[in-house]
Amino acid sequence: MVAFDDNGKIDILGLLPDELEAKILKLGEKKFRAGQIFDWLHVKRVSSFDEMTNLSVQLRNLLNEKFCLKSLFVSKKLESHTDNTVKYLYELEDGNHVESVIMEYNYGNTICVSTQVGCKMGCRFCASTIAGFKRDLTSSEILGQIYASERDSGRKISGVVLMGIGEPMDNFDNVVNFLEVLSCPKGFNMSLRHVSVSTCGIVPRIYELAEKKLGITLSISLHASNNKSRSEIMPVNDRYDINELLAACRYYFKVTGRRISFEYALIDGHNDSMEDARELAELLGGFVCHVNIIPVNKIKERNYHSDRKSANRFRGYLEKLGINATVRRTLGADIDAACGQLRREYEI
Ligand SMILES: C[S@@+](CC[C@H](N)C(=O)[O-])C[C@H]1O[C@@H](n2cnc3c(N)ncnc32)[C@H](O)[C@@H]1O
Ligand code: SF4
Repeated sequence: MVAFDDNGKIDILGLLPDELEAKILKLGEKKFRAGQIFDWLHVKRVSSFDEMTNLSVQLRNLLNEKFCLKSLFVSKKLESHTDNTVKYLYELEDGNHVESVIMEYNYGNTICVSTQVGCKMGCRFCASTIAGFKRDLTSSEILGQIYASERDSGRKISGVVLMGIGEPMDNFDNVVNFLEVLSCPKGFNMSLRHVSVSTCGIVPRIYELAEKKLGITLSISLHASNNKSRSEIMPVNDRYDINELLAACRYYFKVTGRRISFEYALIDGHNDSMEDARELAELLGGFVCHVNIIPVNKIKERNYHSDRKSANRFRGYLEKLGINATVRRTLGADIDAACGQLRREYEI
């Protein structure tokens, strides 16, 4: 995708190989130069055009003139002493901040990346939205979180979840472009089977995403079993209610054949009763899906609470009702800060 910075320079990291090739040919250069540049950017991961030593000085100057290569700077880094979780607060070139987290599983390292600076969606339990929304991230800034995290940590990333700050489906074009560049065989070459996109339920974009047939896993932040309970904690439910959302999910499964994952942040006294479990089982009956129960992460602005014991109890209810559910493993408990909280602490 061709995007520009404030000086009118093309954001080179967001270009697909054929787009880069078209730009390089337009500069009067040979086609193979585009391949060399793509390799410097996405395989060797240089942070400046001047490091592209197999290009002439003249071409490097031209690249500096026409393109920008955005960088992310580590503002803060928290490392868990109990597992290998690392949480980064990155500063973007305009001074805004976003968070990324590397988590270690037995099958490899997965990174959780942000897609926006802040969020418009207003979910009551989420720290990402409390100070509102600043701007979308470009695809290069989403990708940049992975490259910067691999560089700093020295760890190879083999999975990506779009579950950091922001609503991916509210930044659709940049997110799709990011996925296309990320999975490019000549670049990072990430299999999109190892990527999950999480959404609060922007229904029209779920239909659009289905048509892209990208092979990603779709995670739906459901968090409630009826419209009243969901609207109380997620304003997006007033725009797209549970029935519309589940219809879009059914369509997504029909078109892609990919099992959907439903996220359920458990809040004591709000959505944790046997009756909630019964309603949820009714809603999801017949769905090829999995439910992830997450004890709600405490944020200082709200009095929501839950723990593993409640989450296991709720999982038991669901299991009796025939619904496949797990309680999400808590990683990095000693560096725990609900998503978006680190950025908020830093900016206050
Ligand atoms: C931060 S969101 C980003 C992705 C997308 N906007 C969404 O809502 O799915 C990622 C996940 O974290 C969950 N989440 C946010 N705040 C939370 C909290 N305090 N405790 C537990 N989960 C939370 C969201 O509901 C969502 O399932
Ligand atoms: S849970 Fe997701 S959609 Fe809701 S406010 Fe947080 S980031 Fe935004």
